[in-house]
Amino acid sequence: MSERLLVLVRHGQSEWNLKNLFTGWKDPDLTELGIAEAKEAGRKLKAQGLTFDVAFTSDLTRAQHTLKLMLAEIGQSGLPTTKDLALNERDYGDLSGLNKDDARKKWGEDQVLIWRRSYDVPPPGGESLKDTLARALPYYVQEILPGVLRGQRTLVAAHGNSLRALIMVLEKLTPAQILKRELATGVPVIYRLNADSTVATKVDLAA
Ligand SMILES: O=C(O)[C@@H](CO)OP(=O)(O)O
Repeated sequence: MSERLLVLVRHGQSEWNLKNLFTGWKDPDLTELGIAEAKEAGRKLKAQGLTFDVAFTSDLTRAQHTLKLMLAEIGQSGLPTTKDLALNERDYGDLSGLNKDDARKKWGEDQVLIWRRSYDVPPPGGESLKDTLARALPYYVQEILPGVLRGQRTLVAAHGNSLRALIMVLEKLTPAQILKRELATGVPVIYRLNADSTVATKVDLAA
C-alpha cells in the first residue's frame, strides 16, 4: 500500500526575518543561518529514510532556495518541482517592509498580534489568514492532494502563513487554535494521510 506522504517545511531564516521586518510577498533570500537550517532540514529528512516523487514551492526565492538545498541534501536535485504563487506567504499589504517592533510601538501589541495571527482580520491592504487559505486551499485540493492520495511522496517548501492555512485544514484547527500555532523555520512536519485525506499520523522533526 502506498504511504500517502506529505511533508511541509517552512523556509529557513530570511534576510528580513533576521531584520525583524514584515515580509509577505517581498522577496528576500535566505541568511547564512537560513541556508544552514534548510540543509539541516534535508539531512533530517534523509535520516528518516525519506525520498520524494514530487515537490511544490512558492513563487518566492526563500522557499525555492530552501527546497533546492533540501533536495541536494537528500540527493534528489532533479526532482520534478512545481512553483506557484498560490503557496506564497500571506500578503502583508501596507505592513510589508516595516519593522515588527516599530509596528507594536505604533499600533500596540494586541493589534499587531491580531494582524499577525488572527484568522480573519487582514493587515491594512493585505491578506488575512482566511484570504491566504482561500487561494492556497484550492491549489492544495486540486494540485497537491490528488498526487498524495495516489501515493506520490510529496514535499512542500513554503511559508509560515501559507502553511498555517493548510495546517488549519489538515489538523481541523479552530480560529482560536490557529492563532497560537507557530511554525519554526526549517522544521519538517511529516504527515501521512488516510485515503479520505484526513491525517493518519503527524511527526514534527523539531530539533
Ligand atoms: O513577515 C512575514 O511575512 C511573516 C513570516 O516571516 O511574519 P509573521 O511571523 O508576522 O507571520
